[in-house]
Amino acid sequence: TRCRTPPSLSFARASDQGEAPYARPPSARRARAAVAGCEEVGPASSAAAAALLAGAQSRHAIFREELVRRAYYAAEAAHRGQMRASGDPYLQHCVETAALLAELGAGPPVIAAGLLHDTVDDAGLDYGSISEQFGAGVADLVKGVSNLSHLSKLARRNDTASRTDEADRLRTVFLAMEDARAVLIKLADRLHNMRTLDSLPKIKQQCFAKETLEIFAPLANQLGILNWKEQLENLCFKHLYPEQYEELSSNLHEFYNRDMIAAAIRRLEQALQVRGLSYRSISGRHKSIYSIYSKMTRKKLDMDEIYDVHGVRVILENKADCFTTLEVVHHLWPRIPGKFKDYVSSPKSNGYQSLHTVVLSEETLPLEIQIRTADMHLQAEFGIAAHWRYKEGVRNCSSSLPEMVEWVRCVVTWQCETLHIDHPSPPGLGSSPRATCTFPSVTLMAVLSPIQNNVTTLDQS
Ligand SMILES: Nc1nc2c(ncn2[C@@H]2O[C@H](COP(=O)(O)OP(=O)(O)OP(=O)(O)O)[C@@H](O)[C@H]2O)c(=O)[nH]1
Ligand SMILES: Nc1ncnc2c1ncn2[C@@H]1O[C@H](COP(=O)(O)OP(=O)(O)OP(=O)(O)O)[C@@H](O)[C@H]1O
Repeated sequence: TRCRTPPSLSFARASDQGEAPYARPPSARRARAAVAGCEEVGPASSAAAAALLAGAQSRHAIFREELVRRAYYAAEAAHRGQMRASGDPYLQHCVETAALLAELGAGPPVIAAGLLHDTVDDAGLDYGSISEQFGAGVADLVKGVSNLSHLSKLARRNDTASRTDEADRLRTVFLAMEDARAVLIKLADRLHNMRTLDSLPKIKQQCFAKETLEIFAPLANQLGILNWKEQLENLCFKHLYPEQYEELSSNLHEFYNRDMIAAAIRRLEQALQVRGLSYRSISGRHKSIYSIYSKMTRKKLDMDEIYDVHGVRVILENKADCFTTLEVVHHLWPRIPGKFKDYVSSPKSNGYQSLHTVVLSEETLPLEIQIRTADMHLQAEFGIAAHWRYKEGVRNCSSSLPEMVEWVRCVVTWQCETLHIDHPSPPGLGSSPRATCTFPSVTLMAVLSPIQNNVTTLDQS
C-alpha cells in the first residue's frame, strides 16, 4: 500500500543547513570517493571512525549489518572534516539519527538512509551514486528527506501565509509523501537536532523550537510516535519558555511519582481477575511536562488543579464490562468528587466515548482512570474524535471515515514494513496473521489488534 504522492516533490537538491551547521563543506572529489570506496578510511580518522561505529554496534546490533556498515563508512567519508556547532564531528549526528530509528525497530534500508540523510544536501553526493551503491530504495529515502528539508526551508522563508496555515499545509504535504519512512527519518533528524540545540545561538534555538512545535511535534503525534512527540514538545518548551520550564519542573517533584502507575495497574489487574472480568489491555502514562503546561495555560489552572498527571486506561470487550470495571475502581480507591464523566451514556459531540473517573491513589495523589471498549478506543485514536485532532483542536474536520481508515492502513503498513512484521489484514480481506508489534508507539500497540476487528465495520459506515 502506497500513500498518495503530491505533485511537486521533485527538487534536485535541497538544504536545511540551518538545522545542522557544519564548518567546512567537503570537496566534490571527496564526495565521489565516499561512495566509490566506502570502507577506505584515511589513517588519521580511521580509529575514531571505527570507535564510533563500535559504539553504535554495542547499542544496536543492526549497525553490524553489511548495508548499514557500508552506509556508515560512506557517510564518514562524505562528512569527514565537518563539525557540528557543538564541536562534535558531523558524523555523530548521522549516527544518533540512525540510532533513534534503530530504537523504533527500523530495518537496514531505513538505518542506512538515516546515516546518509545529509549527504546529498550537505556533502555533495547525488541520487545516482547513492542508488548505485546502496540501491534505489535507500536513495529514494535520502531524496525524500532532502525534499522535506527543502520544503520546510521554503516555508520558513514564506512570510505571506499565516504561520498556522503554513504549518497545517506543510504537515499535509509531509504526510502525503510517497514513502512515510522519509518523514520518520526527518523526525529522527529533528529530534537529535533539538536534543543538541544548546550549541546554537539563542535566536536560532528559538526559531527551530518554534518550527518544531508547529510542524514536527504534531507530525510525530499524527504518526502515533507519542514518545518522540513528547520529547520534541518538552525540548521546545525548555527553549521557548525557559523560566516557566524551570519553575514547573521543580514544582512537579511534589506531584510526580514514578512507580505509581505500575502499582495501580497491578492492583487493578488483580481486582479485575478476582471479579472474573477479562480485559483487552491496561496501560498508563505520566503526563508530560509540556502537556501539563499546555493544560494549565489553556484552562487557566494551577498545578494542583491538574488531575490527570497520572493516568490509567482500561480497554474491555463490551459496555457492560466498562460499568463493572468502574465499580471495581471505585471499590479500590476513594473517588474525587465531581470528577466522574460518563461519555458512554452521553457521548461527546465528536462521538468520543469513555468513562472517566479520578480517584485518590495510595500515594495520596490523584489518578485518572479511563474505561472504554476496543471500539470506543479505535474511534478515540483514529476516528473523528482522534486524540491528535482533539489535542491540536483541528479546525477542518471534514475528513470522512473511509479516508481515515485508508490513512490508518497506510500508517500501519509502513510501520509494519519498518518492523518486518506481517501486515494485519482486516477480516474478509485475506488472511489475517496476528502481528506481534514491538513498536514503542502506544497508539499503534493498542490499535493494531482492534484494527483487525473493526476496519470492515468502519468501511461500511
Ligand atoms: N481522543 C479523545 N480523547 C478525549 C476527548 N475528550 C476527552 N478525552 C480524553 O479524556 C481526558 C479527560 O477529558 P474530560 O473528562 O473531558 O476532562 P477535561 O475537561 O479535559 O478536564 P479534566 O477533568 O481536568 O481532565 C482528556 O485528558 C483526554 O485524554 C476526545 O474528544 N478525543
Ligand atoms: N488516563 C489515561 N491513561 C492512559 N493513557 C492516557 C490517559 N489519558 C491520556 N492518555 C494518553 O496519553 C497520551 C498523552 O496525552 P496527554 O496527557 O498529552 O493529553 P490528554 O491527557 O489526553 O489530554 P488533556 O491534556 O487535554 O487533558 C495520549 O496518547 C493519550 O491518549
